[in-house]
Amino acid sequence: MGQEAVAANGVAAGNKPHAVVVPYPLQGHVIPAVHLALRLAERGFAVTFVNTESVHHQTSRAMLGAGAADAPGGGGDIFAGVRARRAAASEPELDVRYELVSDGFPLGFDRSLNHDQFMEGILHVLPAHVEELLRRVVVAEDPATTCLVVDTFFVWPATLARKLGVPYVSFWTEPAIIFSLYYHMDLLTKHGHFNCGKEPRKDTITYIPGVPSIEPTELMSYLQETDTTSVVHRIIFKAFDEAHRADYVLCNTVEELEPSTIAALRAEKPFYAVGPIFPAGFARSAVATSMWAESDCSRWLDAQPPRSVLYISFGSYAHVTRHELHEIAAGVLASGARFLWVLRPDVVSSDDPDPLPEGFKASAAGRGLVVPWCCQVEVLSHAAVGGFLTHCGWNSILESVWAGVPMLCFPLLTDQLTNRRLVAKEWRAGVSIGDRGAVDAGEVRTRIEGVMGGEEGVKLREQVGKLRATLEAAVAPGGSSRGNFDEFVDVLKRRCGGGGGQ
Ligand SMILES: O=c1ccn([C@@H]2O[C@H](COP(=O)(O)OP(=O)(O)O[C@H]3O[C@H](CO)[C@@H](O)[C@H](O)[C@H]3O)[C@@H](O)[C@H]2O)c(=O)[nH]1
Repeated sequence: MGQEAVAANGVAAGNKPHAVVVPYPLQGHVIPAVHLALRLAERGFAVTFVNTESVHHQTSRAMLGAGAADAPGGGGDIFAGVRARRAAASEPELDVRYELVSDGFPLGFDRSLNHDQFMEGILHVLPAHVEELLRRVVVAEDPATTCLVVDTFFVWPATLARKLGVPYVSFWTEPAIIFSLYYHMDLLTKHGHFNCGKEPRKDTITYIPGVPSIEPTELMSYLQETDTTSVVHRIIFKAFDEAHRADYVLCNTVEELEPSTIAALRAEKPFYAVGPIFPAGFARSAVATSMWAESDCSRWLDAQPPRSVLYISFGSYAHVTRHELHEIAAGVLASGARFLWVLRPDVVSSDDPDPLPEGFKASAAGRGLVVPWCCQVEVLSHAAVGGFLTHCGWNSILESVWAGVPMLCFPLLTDQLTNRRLVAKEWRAGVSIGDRGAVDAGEVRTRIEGVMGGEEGVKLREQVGKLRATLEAAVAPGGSSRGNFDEFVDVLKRRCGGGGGQ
């Protein structure tokens, strides 16, 4: 490279390796991508983090209040907080640049209410905006020192990386088993379990490399559907076509949690289990990542006895029906447990902002708190929390294990169904409260009582404790995730290291 590039933050890039990190524009993907980006920067990479204007706007609004974010240039750079924190601690500045692209829709467009239209934009419009940006960013740097670190769900990264002449690192934010099942969709089709033009087989699946056996009902929701023409199916088919051509795969899982699946994937391509990827210190992040304003629950939690509170959240993306919500609400009330319930404003639909049963809040007064969003890692770490009723999003599972909190599983869609199998069947770190549609207040009550007060809770907590020790060991010096990340960084630096990396 002839001239030394200078980042917007004034840091000279030199010929450091340069990672362009592109997260999928959903909360559960942006959070681990931000923390992966910081880890890469800490290891001497110049990082360009590419956010959509929409996610940026929403996180800035949540952090600063609507007024500030709506102002021209409002909200600035989500990494500004990290810079300030590091400067205050006299730590060296990280070279993280921040770029925004349009996802094709106006900022005010309700992406939750118009899900399929939003997904069509991700499939057809966002790629063009990202390509335009990357041509500028990669050319301004040096293709020889650059790599793309892109969420696996994108539909173009291998193709684009080839065009730009840079490596494609596929970043997978779900467990390895999910990657493997999508990666081997051809086998599922060949054996008649998925997308085979007739009623799929219902017997146990035993032929996926590294997955000794799995029931069809434990597959991801999209692999259980018979209409495979939806926009999400089209995204998955294309994304995994691209994933087959990834140069490296980074996965937010831990080798000891899924050893046989990971070993089998390693036989296919360089696959690095580097999780769990969390905010530093498992504490509120200095980077604005929450897409809704966080309510401070600490005072309320401080006033509750140890392990007495059931934390309830269904993540950022999936919706529940009113009926499901009412059955769960009745079960929670009947259990008598204290609870902290995150009820996202669109959890049923943006059109239905107050979906709890009439009188619920009054009946729960004194022992329950309902908030629209919170800092989940802080809540899970609080001594008052004794159980987590979760939709089984992968980040939530990792966070719950790290905090030592047993789970009550209510998966809604996508990987969550398979994730429940890991939690409840393989690890025995949680229990199911029933399936979608069939969830019943009586069963919910019994399950809550078992986990929060009974013998079952003691056993589950013991299991979660063992898993937590496994995770801690994986990220400690000599641990598998730490070693895998070191190896990945070495490999990537050899490939596009330039001369300035550490
Ligand atoms: O009040 C809340 C609720 C959630 N979170 C955070 O938001 C993230 C939620 O992620 P996750 O639990 O994985 O759920 P989703 O938001 O539903 O994530 C999507 O992305 C995940 C990773 O790809 C998938 O496993 C899920 O199925 C998919 O729905 C976690 O880091 C939580 O700590 C908060 O900070 N505050």
